[in-house]
Amino acid sequence: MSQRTFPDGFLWGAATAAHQIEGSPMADGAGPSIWTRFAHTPGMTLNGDTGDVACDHYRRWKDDVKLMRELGLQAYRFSVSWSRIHPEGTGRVNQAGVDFYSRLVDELLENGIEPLLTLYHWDLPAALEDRGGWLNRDSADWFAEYGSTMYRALDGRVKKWVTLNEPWVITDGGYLHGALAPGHRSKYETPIASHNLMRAHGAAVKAYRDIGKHEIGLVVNIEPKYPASDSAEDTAATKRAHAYMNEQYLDPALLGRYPPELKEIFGDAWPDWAAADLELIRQQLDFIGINYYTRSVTQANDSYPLKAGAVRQPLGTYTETGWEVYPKGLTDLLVWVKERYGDIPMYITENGAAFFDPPVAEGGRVRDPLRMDYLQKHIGAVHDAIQAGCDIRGYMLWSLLDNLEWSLGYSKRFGMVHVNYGTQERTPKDSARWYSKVIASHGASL
Ligand SMILES: N=[N+]=NCCCCNC(=O)[C@@H]1[C@H]2[C@H](O)[C@@H](O)[C@H](O)[C@@H](CO)[C@@H]12
Repeated sequence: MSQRTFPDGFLWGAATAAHQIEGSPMADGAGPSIWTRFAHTPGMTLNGDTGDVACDHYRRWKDDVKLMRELGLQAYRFSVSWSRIHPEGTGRVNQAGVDFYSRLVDELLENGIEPLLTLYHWDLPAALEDRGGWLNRDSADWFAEYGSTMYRALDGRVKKWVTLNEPWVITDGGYLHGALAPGHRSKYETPIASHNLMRAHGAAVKAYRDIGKHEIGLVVNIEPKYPASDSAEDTAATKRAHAYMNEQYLDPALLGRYPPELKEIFGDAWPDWAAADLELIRQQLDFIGINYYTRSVTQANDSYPLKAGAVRQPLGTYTETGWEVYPKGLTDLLVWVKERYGDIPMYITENGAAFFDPPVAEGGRVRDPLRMDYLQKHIGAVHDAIQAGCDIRGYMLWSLLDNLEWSLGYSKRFGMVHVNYGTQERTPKDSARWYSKVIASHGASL
């Protein structure tokens, strides 16, 4: 591979999320979140795993920042747990919660690491779920209030803000299929939750424009959908799947409209949304964050309500989470974003994979060649997209640490750093050492 040069200022980092790494969910005045409640509900997570301890980052944060510096990270994407800040979701501010993130940001900056802060990575305060959660139209105001608390506290030091992480997973997992908190299963609730999440995104961006002085964006998980055949059924199914995952959130956020396929998918469960709502949702953004994991070769099926699904590829390589390794899909996807939405700056805000990692060997090595291969090919795919004219400003590897993979508990390891959950010892895997060299060479050693 000829030497790849990345744009000046391209930011190399890693990503995590509060509930997946912090532990101590109720420490220092925090309130419970829907994930605290969900994980403590029998049968909701594998082995009954919870975020009560996780990677104990709430207590080990300083050593974790030291580890990030040793790895040479230039940026670190993390999320704030809303219920540490507003234990009841709105109103009273828990200063100890604000102070935790303020200290973390100061430590990152002192170590030359740029913070990218995600306001919402799935852990809604339980008190707000009790008031209807994302089904309540007031959620837009609740979220803008929480965002404003954080903007006032940190905007002088945090220069890149994200409103929501992956509204598609929040609603497809939490409201349609029930695999994620709050565990609802309703075709009728799903569009309402989606719409209110996007109204909340718009309200938080509007609030930022009054308070903040830097950049704010939205993070989506999107994946290219390729028809399994050229049949009319598979072509239509692919169009539905593409609209449902890839256009459902970017179209309202950037174009101020929903794709027409959503009415076809949800039928009588798709409300006629007010124009004023779409105006609120469509706010000027400074960037879009793309979380990429895999592609989907899509066929028509009888799945509810999408009537489309992925076809396993006989010659494909798959990760521990059953996702096909398909780097070219990332290039195709980034070019599609540019062509559909224009030259909006993009960050790869998550990319990585879970493979079966061997235990820590003598001398502290964790050999993870499959992850290194995955990362090398996907970072190469990012470069191909840059060469194709996409304005990509950075790459955040998912994830810094092995962590709590939501309902799958601790069974899947996405980290470039191994975590021994018994001792909390961190051990950089070969992929971390490799990534450090990629960063130091600004991509040239890829
Ligand atoms: N079929 N299929 N398609 C793959 C769909 C991927 C959807 N899951 C994500 O994007 C989540 C994102 C999340 O931010 C993080 O909190 C999760 O830990 C990672 C790993 O799961 C990813």
